[in-house]
Amino acid sequence: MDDLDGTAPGAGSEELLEVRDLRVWFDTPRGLVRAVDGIDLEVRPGRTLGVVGESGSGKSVLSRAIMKILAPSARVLPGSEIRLNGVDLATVSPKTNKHLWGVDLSMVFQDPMTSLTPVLTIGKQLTETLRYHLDLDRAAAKAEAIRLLTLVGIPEPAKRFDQYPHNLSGGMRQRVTIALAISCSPKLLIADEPTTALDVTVQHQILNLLQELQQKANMGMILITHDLGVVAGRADDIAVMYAGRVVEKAPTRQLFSHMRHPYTRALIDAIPRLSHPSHTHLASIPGRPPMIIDPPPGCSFAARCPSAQARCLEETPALEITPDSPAHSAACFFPLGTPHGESARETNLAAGVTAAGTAIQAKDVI
Ligand SMILES: Nc1ncnc2c1ncn2[C@@H]1O[C@H](COP(=O)(O)OP(=O)(O)OP(=O)(O)O)[C@@H](O)[C@H]1O
Repeated sequence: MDDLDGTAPGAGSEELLEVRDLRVWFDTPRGLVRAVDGIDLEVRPGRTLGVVGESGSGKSVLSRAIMKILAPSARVLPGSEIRLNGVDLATVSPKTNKHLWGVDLSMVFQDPMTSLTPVLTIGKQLTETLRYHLDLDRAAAKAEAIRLLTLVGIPEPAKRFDQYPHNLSGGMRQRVTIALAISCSPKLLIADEPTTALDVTVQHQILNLLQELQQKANMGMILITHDLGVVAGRADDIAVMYAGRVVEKAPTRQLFSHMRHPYTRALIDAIPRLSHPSHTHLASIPGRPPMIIDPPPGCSFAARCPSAQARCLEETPALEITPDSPAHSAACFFPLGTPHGESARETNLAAGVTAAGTAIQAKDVI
């Protein structure tokens, strides 16, 4: 974790991953889906970037674009850049790409069965990957597979080596997929909602394991979640996504202490806290995410925003560096903590509206 100004292990070193103006659109019978619509991100070695947003905000499309495993119907628009260690992934040959996958870049999916083959033993799956990428002989690959299973906390690894995925619990299966994902020491690991399918205790264990492995290996990591609470104590930096865009990006502590975007504040208010009595209702975000098919002009959060003004319905705010720090940016015309942002919020609250008005809600929300 970093200091307030964002200085931490990895800070100051070269970017491992740089995403610039990434746009991924889908042509569908219902219209054009702008799933990712102009995203800029960076991850440094040894740092974890948390990517947070509600369902449909484009988190998975973003991670799939980085991994180059998008659905065939996806269109990556010209001008989009994804650079890993300075290499533009859009221009590498399919052969090089095959080698990047696993060795430079790796991913842990929500559902372990996405990465595991049900008809192959755990051992076979691990050793095949190790032999393909690292050119190990059979005995060395087996020894390395057992070492990896031990590293991710699988009890009786030699016995598990000969078992099939269905012989393991959900949590153990996710540990195996993590072993697979880190088997070739990737420089960047993307974990897309890696604990959604697991119960709460196991969720913590898996997240702790990922954090531990990331720190030991000085990997860059992108941890994707819809729950800001999950990344609060684990990510160095956080990017908040809304409707295919990043609306706020900052070192984690700064995001929590000086959030600028009203959507970030709403997400923070929705985190359960031990200090709140169990009967306390969590603040929920009124309204629903906007349609990303032919979206209306203006800020996509305007319909749900307690600070929204007429300008927010006409113009789209760009992600701009805040006065707090060069590492903190937000896309809002009336940012929290600024005199005009606070007065916009107070005017709306005094008028008894949680967004800019019911007319906006009816027009823009699905
Ligand atoms: N293959 C596809 N064809 C058309 N639209 C798609 C496709 N894949 C994703 N989308 C759309 O892109 C948008 C972003 O989807 P994405 O899966 O990235 O959201 P998400 O933030 O990961 O949501 P969740 O947390 O539910 O996984 C959604 O509106 C989704 O319907």
